[in-house]
Amino acid sequence: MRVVSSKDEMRRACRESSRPLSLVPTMGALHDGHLSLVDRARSDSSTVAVSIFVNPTQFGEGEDFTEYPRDLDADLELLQRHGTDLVFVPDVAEVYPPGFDTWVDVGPIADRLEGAARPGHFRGVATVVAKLFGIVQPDRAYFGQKDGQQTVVVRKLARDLDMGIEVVVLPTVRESDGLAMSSRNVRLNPEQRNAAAAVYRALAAGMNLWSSGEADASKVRDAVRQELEAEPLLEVVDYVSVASPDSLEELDRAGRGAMLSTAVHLGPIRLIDNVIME
Ligand SMILES: Nc1ncnc2c1ncn2[C@@H]1O[C@H](COP(=O)(O)OP(=O)(O)OP(=O)(O)O)[C@@H](O)[C@H]1O
Ligand SMILES: CC(C)(CO)[C@@H](O)C(=O)[O-]
Ligand code: BAL
Repeated sequence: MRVVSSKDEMRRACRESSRPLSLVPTMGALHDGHLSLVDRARSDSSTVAVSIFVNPTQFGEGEDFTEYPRDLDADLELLQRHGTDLVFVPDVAEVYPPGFDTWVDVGPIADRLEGAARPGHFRGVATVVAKLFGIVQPDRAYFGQKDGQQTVVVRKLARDLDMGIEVVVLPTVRESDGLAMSSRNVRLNPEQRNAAAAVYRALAAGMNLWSSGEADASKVRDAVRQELEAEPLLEVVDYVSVASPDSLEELDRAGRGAMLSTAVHLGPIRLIDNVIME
């Protein structure tokens, strides 16, 4: 496994690698969710590249960029064990050198849901993903359904800018109580960690109502909200949404393929999760 921090060296290493080459972009502090992406990339490709970069431009003022969990040594050990060929670990100045001034804006889908709660977030995500795609030039790139809106943004970015990269989205890996794995979960104390299970429980309640024949999206949203509000440690619910999987616009009727999603604040972190109605 080769660990590279310079863009030029990474570009060269990728050009010299055998194809197909797959990229798994991450912000590190790796868990089984990330490793499911690496494992699938490994079985699909000849070369597996993983990037680890906590991208400052997708964090807003007052968000947790500084507190975001980081553990490079543990990450490298896991990646080695999972058969990674190339790891890209640039620093901020390497990715955003002085004079950097070009931004990727994917349009209105970036302003809804997570974009409304975190203004500018998807401009930062789309820009860094476009840069990673440009440096690595992978055949495929792997993303998790946990960041549901991000998968829509990245698919659109790759399509609109004719990048010729296949975007592969894999299911959310969950803890035994349903909590979606996330690097930020390590910041929860034991009580908060228990309370966090309410997020998936609430989405499951919404799904159950829909599966039993209730197609009115506002009733599905109410069922989710009621379950979230029953957990006193979940202080703020940013949104509960039943949205079209392409435009991410809110739906009146909850149909097959719609994304049921939520974001809540719990102790020091914000949790997001979603399920696709099928
Ligand atoms: N539980 C999970 N199951 C599947 N994929 C996941 C999971 N968690 C993260 N991923 C995916 O891994 C990639 C890198 O995500 P990232 O490094 O931000 O991890 P994270 O755990 O989502 O962190 P955080 O939730 O704290 O932002 C993204 O494509 C993300 O969707
Ligand atoms: C895609 C990504 C690596 C871009 O910084 C990040 O948003 C993430 O880890 O989901
Ligand atoms: N996985 C999403 C990265 C973020 O929260 O900024």
